[in-house]
Amino acid sequence: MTTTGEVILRVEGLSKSFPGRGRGHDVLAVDGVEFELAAGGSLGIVGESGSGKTTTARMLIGLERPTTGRILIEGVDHTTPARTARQWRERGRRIQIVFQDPYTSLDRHQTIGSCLSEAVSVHVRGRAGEVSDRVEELAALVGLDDRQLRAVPRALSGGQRQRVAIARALAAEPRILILDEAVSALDVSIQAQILNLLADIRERTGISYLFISHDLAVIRQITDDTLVMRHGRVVEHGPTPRVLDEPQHAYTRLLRSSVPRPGWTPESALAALSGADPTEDDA
Ligand SMILES: Nc1ncnc2c1ncn2[C@@H]1O[C@H](COP(=O)(O)OP(=O)(O)OP(=O)(O)O)[C@@H](O)[C@H]1O
Repeated sequence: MTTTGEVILRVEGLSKSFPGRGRGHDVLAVDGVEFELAAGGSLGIVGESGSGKTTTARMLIGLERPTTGRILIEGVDHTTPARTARQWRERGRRIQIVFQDPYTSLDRHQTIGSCLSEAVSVHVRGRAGEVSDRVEELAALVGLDDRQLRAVPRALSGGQRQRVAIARALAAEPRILILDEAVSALDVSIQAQILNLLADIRERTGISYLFISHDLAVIRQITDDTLVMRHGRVVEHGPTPRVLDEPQHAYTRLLRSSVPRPGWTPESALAALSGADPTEDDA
């Protein structure tokens, strides 16, 4: 995928701390994160559970207010969550998110077609015909047929529901789509279909992806660049093949060696760490 060189998202010194429970210390979930996402690019964020990936995503989408730092989308400051419906819509036209399990966010009584019409209507203020044309376009883009548009969520498979979630996010024609463990719950073959679909959509629309995953094989397939987070900080950042094949940081080597591959043994994972201290915080 070629990019234009335009930076669509710039994150500067982003931090988020949550108050500790009772008399506990505050939790510094995200600590000084900085990165850029190129228009049409795809950036992966990897890291173990609790490393701050989702909190970063929630700040970008405006569900969480950063403690410090700045979020610039298309050069516009989006550090503070939207306050009005208009601001929310405007932000939605720039950035959308797809989570791991869309089932919980879909109305179980609403047909898929009506759910997509609703999402389109927020952004297309035109004739009813325009809305239904756009719903058809979106359904075609993600591979949903008429029967599925007439169905309610429980009648669909996990992969089909994830197509619905992607179509709903694309209704706003955002420049950036965040995918937070969006294929993690799917069978490998369905996962491959969704990844191909996402690659195809990026090719056709020039959308940019921020792809959060703990699965390095998925990251390799769908991203150009990868950043590795640990304890809220970025410990490594670079082109995906370099980060995955020649990791500079001991923690990235640890993540890599935790992925069972042909010939993998617990001993080989430990050997990968020999001479390296995964507790170091900077490469
Ligand atoms: N609302 C909150 N209040 C208090 N602590 C929080 C809150 N949200 C997240 N945290 C803490 O912030 C840290 C980072 O969590 P986050 O969910 O961002 O990590 P993650 O890398 O996305 O993990 P996972 O892969 O398990 O989703 C964790 O220690 C978590 O417990």
